[in-house]
Amino acid sequence: RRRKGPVPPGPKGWPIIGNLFDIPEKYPWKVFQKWSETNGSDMLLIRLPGIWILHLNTSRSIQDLLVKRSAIYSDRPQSTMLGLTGFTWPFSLMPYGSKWRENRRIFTREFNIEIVRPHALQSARRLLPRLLNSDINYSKQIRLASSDAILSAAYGISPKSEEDYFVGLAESLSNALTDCLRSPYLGEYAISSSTERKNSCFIVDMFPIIKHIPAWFPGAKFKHQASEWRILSDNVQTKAYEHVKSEMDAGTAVPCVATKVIAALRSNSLDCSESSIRKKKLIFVSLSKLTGLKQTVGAICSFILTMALFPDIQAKAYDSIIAVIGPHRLPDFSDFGKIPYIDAVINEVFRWNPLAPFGVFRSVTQDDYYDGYFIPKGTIVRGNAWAVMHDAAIYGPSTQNFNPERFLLPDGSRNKAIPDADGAFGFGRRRCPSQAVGLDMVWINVVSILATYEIGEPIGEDGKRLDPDQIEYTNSMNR
Ligand code: HEM
Repeated sequence: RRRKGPVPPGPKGWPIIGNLFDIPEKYPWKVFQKWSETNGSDMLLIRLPGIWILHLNTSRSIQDLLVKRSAIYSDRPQSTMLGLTGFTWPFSLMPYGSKWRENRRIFTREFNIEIVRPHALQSARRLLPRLLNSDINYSKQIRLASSDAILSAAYGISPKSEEDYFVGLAESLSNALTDCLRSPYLGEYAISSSTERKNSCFIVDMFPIIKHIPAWFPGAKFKHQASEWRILSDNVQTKAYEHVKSEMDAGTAVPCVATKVIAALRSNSLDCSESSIRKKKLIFVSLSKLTGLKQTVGAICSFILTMALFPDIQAKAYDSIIAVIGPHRLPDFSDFGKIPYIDAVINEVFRWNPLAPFGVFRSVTQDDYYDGYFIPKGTIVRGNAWAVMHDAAIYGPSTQNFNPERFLLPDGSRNKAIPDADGAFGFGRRRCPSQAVGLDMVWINVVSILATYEIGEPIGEDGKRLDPDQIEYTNSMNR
């Protein structure tokens, strides 16, 4: 790599291995923000063999690069292993360009809050009685509720249990992608200290040339894994589509995004470019990626954890709901936007511990300069959303504390001077296209659970009450 000027500051590192041993195992987003502050720069460069990862640790640098220069900061780095598995169809992983643009446009148009709200409401209602059973695994039930909302909105499929075929398919896909993308070569090294494959990656991502070796060759384990995932990839692309088509032929299909798109394809009312078989498939596979599932589940679980940790806030949140809906009915979307305390709690959940503190990996498509530093083409770039949302100049004092009141005025209405915790949804052209859908799903579950249950104290394995400082959040966009 030819340097055309000084590069952004970062730990000195070692010859060849660079900063391989400088990456902190826990909370790298906090550590990198501190190092940036110490260096007096908005940016921090981590160098690994063959790849540089640039961290943007302030709102200013994120706005200037990921937002204002998004024409060159919206690419996703590509992985050789991903190519071998066939997981190249989710537009969330596509390189920046016309194919990504068209997929994202169709996805945003078809998968909107009007479509999703009725399904989100029904899935939240179905969750409530399931939570009565004290033997159940709560986070699995929340996962089922979120799959229920997305699968029924997209395909009219309402899974009854975790054993449902389509829930299993979504779960297998999600786990396979997590494993496949868990590579420092994609900037994804900030993995839970408890996961097995932390900081590891497929050998083929380090040496792409070996993708040509035959499957029987010693060390070609990655090839067997890739063929297994290729079958999964094919199933995800075809099974839901075939299911909806046969339900429509039998006249039993539940109205959903898929029935609308298939009907439009059958009547030829989609514009020509969209109706080619290839693009028809893309519409479905974009939906079937279920990109937001883990994020939504993570947000609801994080909300439950905070309510358990802070019972006074939970009591206030309950009172704020009852003041609007009264004691005789369950909340629904007609109450959305009318309970500022709940909006503040949800904002604070996203702000306090964002689920993807570094967002999703990006890469820069041409050489660039910023603040006098040279940023070479191909550098992986990560916006530190955690740092932005812990900046006291934006969110007020004591940002390390969980305090929904920071979003409110003394009279309980929304304080417009404090921005929403939007950083949790990314920045620039690749920011989450489903922020409104995700917020709806989180909101309806939060108000439904609060209106009907009291969340008890968090008890650790030793039987003692857990304190907020004993709670450890893991990270990764793909967990
Ligand atoms: C409430 C929870 C959610 C959170 C916190 C969240 C967060 C994010 C973040 C941080 C990104 C990466 C943005 C970037 O590169 O800067 C992203 C991308 C994306 N999200 Fe979400 N998300 C949520 C819910 C959803 C839902 C419910 C869906 C759809 C079912 C969804 C679909 C997507 C897609 C398709 C992308 C990729 C966009 C692209 O590459 O152009 N998200 N999300």
